Amino acid sequence: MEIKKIMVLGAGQMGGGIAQVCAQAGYEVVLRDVKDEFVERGMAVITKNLSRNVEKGRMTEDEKNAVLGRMSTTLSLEDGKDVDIVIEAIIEDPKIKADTFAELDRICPEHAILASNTSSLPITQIAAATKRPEKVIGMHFMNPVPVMKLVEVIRGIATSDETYQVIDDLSKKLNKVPVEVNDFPGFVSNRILLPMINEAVYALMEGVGTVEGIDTVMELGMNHPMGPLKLADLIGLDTCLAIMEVLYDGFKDTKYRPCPLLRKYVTAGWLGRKSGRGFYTYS
Ligand SMILES: CC(=O)CC(=O)SCCNC(=O)CCNC(=O)[C@H](O)C(C)(C)COP(=O)(O)OP(=O)(O)OC[C@H]1O[C@@H](n2cnc3c(N)ncnc32)[C@H](O)[C@@H]1OP(=O)(O)O
Ligand SMILES: NC(=O)C1=CN([C@@H]2O[C@H](COP(=O)(O)OP(=O)(O)OC[C@H]3O[C@@H](n4cnc5c(N)ncnc54)[C@H](O)[C@@H]3O)[C@@H](O)[C@H]2O)C=CC1
Repeated sequence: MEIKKIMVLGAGQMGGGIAQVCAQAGYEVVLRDVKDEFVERGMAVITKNLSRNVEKGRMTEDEKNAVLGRMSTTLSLEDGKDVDIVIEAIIEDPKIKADTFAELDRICPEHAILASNTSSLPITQIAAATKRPEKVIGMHFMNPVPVMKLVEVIRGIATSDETYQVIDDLSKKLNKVPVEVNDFPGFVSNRILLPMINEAVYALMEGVGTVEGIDTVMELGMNHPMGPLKLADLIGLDTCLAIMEVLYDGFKDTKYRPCPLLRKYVTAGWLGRKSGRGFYTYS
């Protein structure tokens, strides 16, 4: 299948990064969010990232402009009518994702593949909202997208081999390394990462260490590039909580119970970097 045009849904931290790497790889990209200010914010971050590449000599000004020239923005899902692939990166809410996939199924051409960047929601369940479950797949990028090499490619129960191959090839064209995984709660990445982050929040809640102390232990003691609380702030505490809920519901095992302090921060609107405050404060 020849891919020309890709629609990316959600111009937040993941959608913006995904749109950027797709346009850098030469694809025509349409980026959709629900409000003008959100698409504008997404495009501003992309433009800043590309300008840094120019400053660092990794790209010319002309190349930057060509990348931006391949991108357009929209508020309308109907603009999915002529795309080959959709990569969905909207908020981690099963109902909103299911409704969006049902709409995409109605709008997009028959050959189009519908991929989700969900962190943890079952691909099989998202696919069931469509009449083309064989063309629905998980394409899970890591944050920050322009930097991180991994794409976890998740097969739902009905995902076809052909769909898998197209997404595996696309990931490589985006200069990423795809890894195939099956559709189980949290896949591989977040089944392992999020319990560690959740445990760090428990350690904080129980007074075992301070925010800085816990992060320093993991940075200097385990050579993690970022401590777990700093990483939680990068991911977004709402997303971290949503993933823990999926693990807890999916396995019905108390070892995955979300830490009450994590829930308290989310209830307070302290979502990490994106809201200006999480375990740390950001200006
Ligand atoms: C929740 C999920 O479903 C799955 C997930 O994504 S889990 C999260 C996975 N991600 C991680 O674990 C990230 C862990 N952290 C890291 O790897 C590193 O701290 C980091 C790459 C984020 C930053 O690296 P660093 O060396 O500490 O800082 P810094 O020197 O500022 O950045 C390194 C490079 O990354 C770039 N970078 C950092 N953040 C960036 C961003 N948000 N967007 C684009 N580029 C970014 C910087 O510009 C810099 O590029 P140059 O080499 O051109 O200068
Ligand atoms: N934050 C992270 O580290 C990672 C997140 N993910 C997943 O990526 C998805 C997005 O996460 P983030 O970018 O972090 O969230 P974010 O909160 O930064 O961005 C979400 C964006 O989606 C938009 N949106 C909401 N409903 C929409 C709709 N119906 N149509 C189009 N846009 C809509 C919001 O306005 C917002 O701009 C989630 O599914 C999340 O689980 C995956 C990998 C890593």
